[in-house]
Amino acid sequence: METISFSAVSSRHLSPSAPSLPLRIALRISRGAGRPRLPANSASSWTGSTLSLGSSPRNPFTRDVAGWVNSSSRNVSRQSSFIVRAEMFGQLTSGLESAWNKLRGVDVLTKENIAEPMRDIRRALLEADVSLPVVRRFVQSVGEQAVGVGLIRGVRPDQQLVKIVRDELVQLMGGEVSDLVFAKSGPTVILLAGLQGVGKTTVCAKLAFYLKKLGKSCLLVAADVYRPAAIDQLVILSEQVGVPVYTEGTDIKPSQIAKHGLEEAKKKTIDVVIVDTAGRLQIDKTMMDELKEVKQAVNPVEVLLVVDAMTGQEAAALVTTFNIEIGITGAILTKLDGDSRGGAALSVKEVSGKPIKLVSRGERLEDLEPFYPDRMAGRILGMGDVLSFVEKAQEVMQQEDAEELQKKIMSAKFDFNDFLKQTRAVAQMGSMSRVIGMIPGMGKVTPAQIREADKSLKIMESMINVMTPEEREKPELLAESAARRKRIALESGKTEQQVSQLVAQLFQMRIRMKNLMGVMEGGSIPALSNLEESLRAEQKAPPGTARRKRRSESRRQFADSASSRPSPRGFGSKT
Ligand SMILES: Nc1nc2c(ncn2[C@@H]2O[C@H](COP(=O)(O)OP(=O)(O)OP(=O)(O)O)[C@@H](O)[C@H]2O)c(=O)[nH]1
Repeated sequence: METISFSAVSSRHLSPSAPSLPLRIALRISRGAGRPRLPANSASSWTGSTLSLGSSPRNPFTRDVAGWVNSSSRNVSRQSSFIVRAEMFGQLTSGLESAWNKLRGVDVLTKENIAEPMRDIRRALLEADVSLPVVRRFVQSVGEQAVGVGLIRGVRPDQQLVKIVRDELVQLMGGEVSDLVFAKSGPTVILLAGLQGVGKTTVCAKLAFYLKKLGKSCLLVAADVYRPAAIDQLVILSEQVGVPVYTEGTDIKPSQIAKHGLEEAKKKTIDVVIVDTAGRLQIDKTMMDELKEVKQAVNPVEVLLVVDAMTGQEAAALVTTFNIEIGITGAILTKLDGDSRGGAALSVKEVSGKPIKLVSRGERLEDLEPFYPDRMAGRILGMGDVLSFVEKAQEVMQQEDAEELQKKIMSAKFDFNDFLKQTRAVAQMGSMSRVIGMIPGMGKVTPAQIREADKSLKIMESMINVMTPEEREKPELLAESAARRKRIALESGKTEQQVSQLVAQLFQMRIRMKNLMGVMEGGSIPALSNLEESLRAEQKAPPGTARRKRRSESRRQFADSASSRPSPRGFGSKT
């Protein structure tokens, strides 16, 4: 009988040092698994297609990520307290967090047990300066959904409430991103309006910078004739962006300047004309009339009201008034980097019916970006993209699967079907690169490493696909038979060595997973650090050493898992 040597195993493809990503997810969402308390200085590394997360005491960001990945996901509040806190709308974030905290340990959402969390949500929104009618509608809708839907499999009640709140926040902010509209032919005119000091003039330049990156040529038009400094400011900013500016001084009507500017743009076949208009301390009839005139003169595709996020629900009221008076297409929210509490972002669409199209988060030219309601909701909840990662994980790895997998690992019965399930779970979540991209702090993983991991998964899948059901369930059959391995190599178009690697890999994974599960159940720090140390030592050890060690581990594994059957032959033996 043929034997497989463990030295053939390449740890480059699938590191035995830690369970693969879906398994970690499975461990997290499995009710039985306790949260391992990682030592604060445990290592963080990327090895082949698996992630080994740890943290550095100097880097709170990676520490938070490690905390999240290793958390047992008992409740969302505990996860979120591990995760890097969103700076923006911090008060709102922690206000909402107290709502999830109150649901710790409940089995199902009821009218009674959500009453207090709903009060917390209401309070958090009001404190964030969201308008009262909006808060009322929001709380009512969340409350109805929370008790109206059954519990989703694999999702805890507190997580479910987070999801409902998040979806509702996204809807509140308009749902989809609202793109800028461009004219089908001729220059697109964008008219900017707004009160004094909200950031209109700087938005003109930022918008030109943004559009330039999209490949559009721009012309700025200085139609603020009341503040001569505004014209100078626009000229300086246009030079910084590298776009032309049209000025005619202050002795001519803004509507005329705008009209002449548009003619100039047509002559020069410029794509977008951005018109800066005068602001006032408050809304007055002269301003509105003037804006109407400019609008009539240049027939803009977009009329955008620039509003200061720090004015809270007042911003929403302004958008409403400007829309009624002159008809606008959307808003640009500025100073989101400031001490804004979130009221403006959350109220504008609901109150005025007009979307926020762009947001500005700083004074630099590059600080203007489209407004993404879903990302904003994620930030408000303080979970960033982690929330969508958890959702995807839950979609693909149901609670039963996780528990089933755990049982199999503990009884060392993890087979090729489980292996394949994990591989497919990764594929279902999108490519490895997308999954990793969702985890904050994983930026240091290089695209080459990601490509390598994706490739390895595909290779493994093709070999498992040609195995018989029996072979998948009993990897021992392959370990013991060179003929079977040869057939699989032939049918999958891979080499015999690759098949041998895969088989050996599976046995290694059994050992590693069992060890790790033991650590997670016991939550023992020394055990985990020992394990990590031994894994690191093994990776550094010369090939012969590792081979001998793995061989003896494998023998032990076989003895553990198959006490009722004859002692295994072939796998590491010399029969
Ligand atoms: N921190 C921060 N500052 C901003 C932002 N947008 C604009 N500002 C600052 O706000 C101040 C006013 O900006 P302007 O562009 O002059 O405002 P304006 O609306 O054109 O003002 P008027 O011409 O007087 O109507 C400037 O100091 C800008 O740098 C932002 O998103 N974040």
